[in-house]
Amino acid sequence: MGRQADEDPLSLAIQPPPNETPEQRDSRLQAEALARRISNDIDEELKAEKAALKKKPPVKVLLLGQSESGKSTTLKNFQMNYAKNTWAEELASWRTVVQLNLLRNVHTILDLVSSEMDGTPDSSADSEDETPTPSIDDRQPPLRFTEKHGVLKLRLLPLRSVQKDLEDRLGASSVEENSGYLAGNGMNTPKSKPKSQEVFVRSSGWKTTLRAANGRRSSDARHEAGSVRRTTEVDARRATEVIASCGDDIKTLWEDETVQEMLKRRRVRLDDTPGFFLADIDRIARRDYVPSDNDVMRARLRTLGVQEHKIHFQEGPAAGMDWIIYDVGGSRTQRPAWFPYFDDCDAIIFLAPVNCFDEKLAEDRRVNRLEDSYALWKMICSSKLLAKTQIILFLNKCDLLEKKLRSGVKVNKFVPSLGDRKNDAHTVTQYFAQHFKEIFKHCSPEPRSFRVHLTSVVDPKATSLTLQVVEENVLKAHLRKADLIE
Ligand SMILES: Nc1nc2c(ncn2[C@@H]2O[C@H](COP(=O)(O)OP(=O)(O)OP(=O)(O)O)[C@@H](O)[C@H]2O)c(=O)[nH]1
Ligand SMILES: [Mg+2]
Repeated sequence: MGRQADEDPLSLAIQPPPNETPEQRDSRLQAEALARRISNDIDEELKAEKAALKKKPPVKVLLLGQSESGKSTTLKNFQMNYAKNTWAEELASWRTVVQLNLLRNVHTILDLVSSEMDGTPDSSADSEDETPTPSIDDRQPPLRFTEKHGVLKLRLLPLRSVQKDLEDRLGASSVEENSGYLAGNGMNTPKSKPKSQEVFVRSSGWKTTLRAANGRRSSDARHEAGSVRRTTEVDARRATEVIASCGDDIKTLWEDETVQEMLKRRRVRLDDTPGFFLADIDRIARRDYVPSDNDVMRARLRTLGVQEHKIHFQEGPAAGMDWIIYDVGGSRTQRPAWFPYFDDCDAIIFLAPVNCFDEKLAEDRRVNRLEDSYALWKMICSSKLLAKTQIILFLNKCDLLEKKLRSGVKVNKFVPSLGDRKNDAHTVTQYFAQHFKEIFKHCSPEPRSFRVHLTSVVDPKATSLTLQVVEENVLKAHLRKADLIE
């Protein structure tokens, strides 16, 4: 044993020299005592810092804006950038949402095909919709739906019950509301339009539901949880299996010339709608499909109520801090639930989609979506409760604005005050930003800085850079509020 200790390189290195004088021994002992004191001091400092961090109240951020403005997608960007482990763990849970979105696309088409085959007229003269629609050439030859389409409809029939299963698994019975995504934008809906174009599911706890009820104590509860889990897994496998077996037919339906012509004539721009996945059918209709980051960004699941998400920042200026991000439902019926959260939040990220100047609210077809965003912004800016809160504006969906303008839509038809200004994305976003700024300056109870970002939050790379700026600004506001600086 003794020999082994003697040969240990560390023991050898710290051993006093063999011929040490008494003076040398004293000064060595003093140096060692000093080193120990410094080390203890550092330990104490680290402990104190850790305790201080623990005591620091979390940074609270509220995501606000109308429905489909991109709040939940912004939250996903926060999670992807700052809670990487959780993000990776949860990727698979999003499969159900992507599958549901895909089936929603399929059933939108099948319902339109059915109404064409039944001879239901096109509803371009929908009196509710004030949106000017380009005239349809009545001399166009009739659409030729054949037996092939009838067969496709039959073969895709099992997808109806799969959609129902997916809705059930996502946590609640679907809440039906008239969606704007076919209705706005100059697009026509069939007279016999399906009851629910968009499926609304209660997003609270759906990931947990999908993972099934774990951790309950009584044996009955465990048994029940076990059987829920088994049912969930069986349902999930069945959905994936049926979608995989229908993949080729779904593709045939989507690529069919008559279907494409029908969508064009009805001005249904399905590929610009939230949760469009038909173009990815080869990838999604696979038994081993796992959503990519990009799929999750594009997946659409409406938020109901107020969802609280805690993120522990591990790097960057906010390292060591907890942020609580509140993601809220944006439709009109959801908005009263926002107010209790105004009290002690550090910052608000307000999302206004800039592509929707020609669209109507899904929940009230008399209201233009851009006008609704202005009104909501005005209400937030004038709130006395929020007088000291930092408000950051995301003018979102810039990618869709560009696309819409490129397709020839004239903004001044819908926003006459734009006048003769250029009809390009830069000019239009600057014009909208100026309007938001004027409301902000005019309505804020106290002077504060106007911060605006032009965003397309489905683009994680660009959004990551925006979030870095947001992180620094929110942190400053938080520290200022906590009286730690200034
Ligand atoms: N192309 C594009 N799509 C976007 C953008 N932002 C959001 N989306 C999509 O729009 C849809 C709606 O976005 P959400 O983040 O769910 O909207 P929300 O504000 O949370 O809506 P509610 O929960 O109903 O209040 C999703 O399918 C997103 O992928 C964007 O900048 N560009
Ligand atoms: Mg949401």
